[in-house]
Formats: sequence, C-alpha cells, structure tokens
Amino acid sequence: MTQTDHPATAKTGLSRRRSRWNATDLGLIAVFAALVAGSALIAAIPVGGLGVPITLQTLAVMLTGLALGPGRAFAALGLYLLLGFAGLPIFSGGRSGLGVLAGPSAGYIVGFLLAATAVGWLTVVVLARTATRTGKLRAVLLFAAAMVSSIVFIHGLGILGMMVNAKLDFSKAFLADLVFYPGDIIKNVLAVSIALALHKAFPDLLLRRVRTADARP
Ligand SMILES: O=C(O)CCCC[C@@H]1SC[C@@H]2NC(=O)N[C@@H]21
Repeated sequence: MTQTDHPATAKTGLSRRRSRWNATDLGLIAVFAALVAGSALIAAIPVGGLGVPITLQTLAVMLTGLALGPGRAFAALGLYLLLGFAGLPIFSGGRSGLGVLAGPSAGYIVGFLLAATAVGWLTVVVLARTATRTGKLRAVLLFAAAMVSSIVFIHGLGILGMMVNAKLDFSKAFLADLVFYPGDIIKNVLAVSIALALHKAFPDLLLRRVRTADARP
C-alpha cells in the first residue's frame, strides 16, 4: 500500500491518487468542455415562458464528472464557463457573455460547475469501493450520486436563480424547475451508462492503477 492510498484501494488494486495533469488530462478537459458547449446548442426545447429550455447540457455535465472525476471536471466546466462568459455563444440558445448571470438560467449555469465536481468526487468514492462488487451496485450508486449532485446543485441553484433574476417566489420557481425532472432523470441514466462503458473501455481514465503510480520516481 502506498502512503496516500485508502485501504480499500490497496485491496482492490486501484489508486485514487493522481499526480500532475499530463497532456492526456488537458486534452480530456478540452474535449469535455467542447462536449458541454455542443450540448447547449443541439436540441434545445423551449418550455414555460421564462427562457430556460430543455437541453442536453445536464447529460454532458454529469458525464464530465462521472468520467473525469472532480479535478478535471471542475477544470472542464470552468473552461466552458470562462469561454462562454468571454463571448463564445455556447450557452443555451447561442447566448454568451456575463449577462447570462442576470438571466433566469444563471443558477443552472453556476450549478453545472459544482454538480460536475460533486458527482466527480462521489464517482471516485463509488468506483474505489465497488471494484470487487457487482456492476449493478456500481451503476445504482453512480446514478444516486448523479441525482443527488444534480438535485442539490443544478436544480437547487436553478431555483434560486429564477427567484433572484426572474423574481419568482419559491413555489413558482420550484414548479418551473419541476418540469425538467423527467428529462434530467433520463439524462442521468444515460450519463451513468456511458460513463460505465468508458471506464470499462479505459480502466485508467479515472482510477490509475497502483503499479503506474508506484513506478513513478
Ligand atoms: O442557459 C444555459 O446555458 C443554461 C440552461 C439551463 C437549462 C436547465 S439545466 C437543468 C434543466 N434541465 C434542462 O434540460 N434544462 C434545465
């Protein structure tokens, strides 16, 4: 067992420790930031009268955390937000600039960063602790992690954003947000399925093998 490993990781042969980001990490951060940007632009369905549409952003945001873990997910979403705030038309409806922070979807946009980081952190814990368990348990726990992260951060801050920027009271903002739940549950199922396939195909994507970490000087 290396000095920084959790006992569970010693047993399973997985290490949660990662060192500095390499070129692959930076590439992954850029690719997932681009994925979130693309997801904002395709299939945006207007609902309600507030200007917050149904989009594929939650699928891409949760997949980023589930695939990359907390640090790189934070960087990918941070990059996405910075580019959008700087003027790239990569928020829903092709919007851009700091003005979105005064709009009805401001809370959702800020929530993306926190939700991707939170689900990334939970994913590391779940993957490390279910390495010797059934795939079904792992899938259920990752889905729970995605739901908790998106309810607390995306929907929680989304409601807050509509209360502050659209001047809705809590019950109206809550109801305006509720309409997104069916789609977001389906998107979380999809995100977990894709992430599990990615981790199966690329076992070193998130949890680096102990031998790799130990081989480093
Ligand atoms: O303007 C933006 O770029 C953010 C749009 C936020 C849309 C929110 S995210 C949670 C909920 N689910 C959806 O499909 N749409 C809303």
